[in-house]
Formats: sequence, structure tokens, C-alpha cells
Amino acid sequence: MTRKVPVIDLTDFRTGRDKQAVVEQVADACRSIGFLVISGHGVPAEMFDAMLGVSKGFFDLPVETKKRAIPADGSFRGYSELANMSLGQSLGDDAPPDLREGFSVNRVQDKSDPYYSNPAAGKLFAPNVWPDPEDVPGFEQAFSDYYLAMEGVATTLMRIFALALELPEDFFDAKVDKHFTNLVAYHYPPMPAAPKPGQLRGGAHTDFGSLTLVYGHPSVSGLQVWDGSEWEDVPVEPGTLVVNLGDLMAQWTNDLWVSTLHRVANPPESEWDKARYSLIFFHQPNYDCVIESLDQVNPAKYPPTTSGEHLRRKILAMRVAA
Ligand SMILES: O=C(O)CCC(=O)C(=O)O
Ligand SMILES: [Fe+2]
Repeated sequence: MTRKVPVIDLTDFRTGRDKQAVVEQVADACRSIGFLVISGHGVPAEMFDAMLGVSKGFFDLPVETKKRAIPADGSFRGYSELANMSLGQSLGDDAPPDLREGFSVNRVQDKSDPYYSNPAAGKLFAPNVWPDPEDVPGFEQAFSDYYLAMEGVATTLMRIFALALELPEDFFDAKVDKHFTNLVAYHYPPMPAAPKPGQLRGGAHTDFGSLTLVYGHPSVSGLQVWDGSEWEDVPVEPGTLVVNLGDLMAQWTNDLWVSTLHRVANPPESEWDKARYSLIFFHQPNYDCVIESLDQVNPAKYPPTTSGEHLRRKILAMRVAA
């Protein structure tokens, strides 16, 4: 069976004109392929442009300058160097490191509530690390604005998801209101030589959280999903966001919805000189949110876990041994 990634306009949900029509299209995509492309999300083009601009500005810096944004506490913040992680390893494959470097930030909102400093949270709320504003003016502002805009889109989608699962619209609200989402800008640099056998820009994996928002046009070409029989290119449309389900939605729905295998393919050799950028919001519910099957009929396929525990396990598996 070939399953296609649909493009869905959220406008009628956001305006309230025809919520159910949008809910049904989303439900269908979540059941069949676990990927959709959304338009009508309300995020202005300037915000994407600003994020891409500061991200390029950062990645263009000399590597010694970039390394100043590596946190001393080993938390998943700031700069991560080229090829120091392997997405394929998160599924237990012996995959070579991914050909990319990244910059991560977590919550930009106020974290004075004791929830965020509870020892149970470990390093999940470690402080953000920012580049020197002299090196990349406007970086922190662009990332912070974008983070809040994506939070808004994710909240809307979780409400659509609740309705698509025939739950009250606000079912997920209290499970994601203290989310610990990582926003990561990735740079896939030009490839000066042939990659190692099996080495990709991003190895095949599923995502770990509830949903992922990937900035679409023009940076997204190369993203491919496994449609059950072959790798399919995710549609590239100006101004859209790609949404994919993560493992936690599959676990919550007892595999009614799919956390689909995807990867970032290498470009053809004629395009090895081209860089690729992506902006990714890995929406991750509250760390203490228990994820257990909502299926009232069939036995649960996964033991209950928490959002924090699932992520911790996956990140550890991805680190490439030094
Ligand atoms: O860079 C991309 O477009 C996707 C990367 C990805 O799937 C991931 O990091 O989880
Ligand atoms: Fe992914």
C-alpha cells in the first residue's frame, strides 16, 4: 500500500468555520502515514526568514567560535558539533554519525515555578546557552519568538488530535502546558567527499515526542518517509510546516496512529556542494506526564512510561562514542 503525505489547510479550524472538516483530514493522515504538511498555521513568513538568517549567521562562524556555545554541563543546549550524533542508533542500528551540526534551545519562558527545578527533572530544564550577540545579532530574539510561535501551533494541533481521537478538545492541554520542547536549527553542510557507506545527512528513525514541526520550504527537500514499501519525498510547499507524529502519540493511541520512520537523504552527487537547513520543534509533553494506552478495547502494546523517561533513553542511545 502506498500512503501519501497530505497537505492540510488549518484555517477552517483556527477560525472555527469548519473545525470538523480539518479534524477528519488530520485523523486520516495520523492513522495512515503519521505525516502531514500544514498551511494556514498563522506563522508569518518573516519569522521563518529571521530564524533562517540567524541560524546561517551562526553556522558560518569559525568552529572555534561556535564551540564557545557548548554548555559545560553536557546538557542538550547550544551548539552540537558536526557528526556527533546518529539518529539511526536511536533504533538500535549500528549507523554512522549524521552529517549535520545543530543549535538547540529549550523553554524560553519563565521557569521560576518549582516544577522546573524539581530534582526529578534532572537537566531537562538546564539554562539555554546563546552565542555572543556581537557574533550573531538578533539570535536570541529570533529563536525566542519562533519558539513561542511554534508552541502556539503545537497547542492547536494537540487540540485537533484530541478531537480526532474523539476526546474532549482540551484533553492534552494539561499534559503539555509545561512541555520541554527542544527547538533545533540544523545545518547539513556541503559534502566535500563521498559519505561513508550507510552514512546519511540524517539516519532513519522515528521521533521521540508527541509531534514534530519541521520548517518546510525551501529547506526541507531531502526529508523522506517510509510509506510501507519505499522512501517517499515529503512534499515541499512554500510557507508550510511539516508535522510528524512521534513515539508518544503511537503509544497513547496503542498504534492506531503511526510514528513513521523517516530520514534525511543525501542529495545527488551534482548537489553535494549545496547546504541544507532545517528548523525543528520537537514537541515533548510535560516530563512527568504518564503515557499509557487510551485504547479501551485492545490490550496495551507498550508499558506505561513518562515523557521524560522516554526522551532520556532515546537521547542516550543517539550519542556517538568519542
Ligand atoms: O532536518 C530535517 O528535515 C529532519 C530531521 C529529523 O527528522 C530529526 O532530526 O528528527
Ligand atoms: Fe525526525
